[in-house]
Amino acid sequence: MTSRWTTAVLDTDQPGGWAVARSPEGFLFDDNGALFPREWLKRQDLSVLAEHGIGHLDGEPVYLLELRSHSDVPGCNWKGLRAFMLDGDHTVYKVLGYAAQIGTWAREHRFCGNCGQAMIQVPRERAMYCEPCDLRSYPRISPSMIVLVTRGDEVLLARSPRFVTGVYSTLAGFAEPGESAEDCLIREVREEVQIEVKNIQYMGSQCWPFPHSMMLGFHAEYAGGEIVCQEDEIEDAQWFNVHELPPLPASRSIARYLIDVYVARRLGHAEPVLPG
Ligand SMILES: NC(=O)C1=CN([C@@H]2O[C@H](COP(=O)(O)OP(=O)(O)OC[C@H]3O[C@@H](n4cnc5c(N)ncnc54)[C@H](O)[C@@H]3O)[C@@H](O)[C@H]2O)C=CC1
Ligand SMILES: [Mg+2]
Ligand SMILES: [Zn+2]
Repeated sequence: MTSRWTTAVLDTDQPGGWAVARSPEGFLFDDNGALFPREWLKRQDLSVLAEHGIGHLDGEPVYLLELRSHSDVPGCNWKGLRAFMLDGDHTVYKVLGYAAQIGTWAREHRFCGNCGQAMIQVPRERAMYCEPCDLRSYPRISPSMIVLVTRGDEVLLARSPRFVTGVYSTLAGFAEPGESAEDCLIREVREEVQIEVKNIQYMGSQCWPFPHSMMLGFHAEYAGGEIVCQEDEIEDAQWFNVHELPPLPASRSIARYLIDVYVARRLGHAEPVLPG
C-alpha cells in the first residue's frame, strides 16, 4: 500500500501547493478542512513567523505557515490538534501532527541554546543552524513508554488528574537519559503504582505529537506488589476485569490499542489494528 502522506523538506521559494496555518489557537479550518490553496492563504492577513515546506499529500506539496498569533479569516475558525485526532480523516491528522511538531520545534529553536544568537533554517535539511557555534538543532522527539500490565483476566488501568472524568488508561512515562526502554517501563510502573512486572513484550509504536512524544507500546505481566498510587501523578489505579472495563482512552491512541488487543485475545475476538 502506498502512503498518501510523505514528509519532505520543500523549497519555500517555489509557488503553489497546499498550506496549513497554525497559531497558538490551533489550526485554521473551514468547511473543506484544514488544507488551503497556499497562494490564497498567503494573501490573508496572517502574522507569519516562519514558513516550512513539510511534505506531499497525494503527490501535492504541503507547506506550514507558523503564526505568531491567530487572526480572523472570513469563513474560517481555529481548532486544536487534539480535536483533529479524535475526529475526521486520519491522514489529515497525520499531516497536521507533523506540521505541529515542525512548527513547535522551529519556534523553540529560533535562537541558539549555546550562544543565544539567531539561528537560520538550513536549506534542504530539517535543521536550524547557528553559524558561530557550527551547531545544528533537529526536531526533538521524546521517547515515552506505555504499558498494559495484566494479571489473567484483569488489566491494570490508572487515572491521571489530567484525564477526562471517569477515563482510565495504561501507564506511561518519558524515558530518562541512560535508560533502556525496558528500564524505563519498569521504573515508571514502580513509581506510579509500586507494582513489579515480568515478561515484557513490545507491541508497537505511535507518534504522539502532544507536543513531541514517540510512544513505544508494551505488554507486561504482573509479578508482584500491591497498588500504591504515586502522589499528584496518579489519582486512582485499579485492576479491572476485561468484562467490566471503565471508560477508555480515544480509539486512535496506542493506549486504547494495547487494551483492545489484550481484551480481544482473552475473549477470542479478532485483534484490532494499531492506527499509524
Ligand atoms: N498515545 C497514547 O495512548 C498515550 C500517550 N501518552 C503520552 O505519553 C507521554 C508521557 O506520559 P506521562 O504519564 O504524562 O509522563 P510521565 O509519567 O513521565 O510524567 C509526566 C512528567 O514528566 C516530565 N516531563 C514532561 N515532558 C518530558 C519530556 N519530554 N521528557 C522527560 N520528562 C518530561 C514532567 O515532569 C511531567 O510532569 C505524554 O506525552 C502523554 O501525552 C500517555 C498516555 C497515553
Ligand atoms: Mg505517567
Ligand atoms: Zn550559537
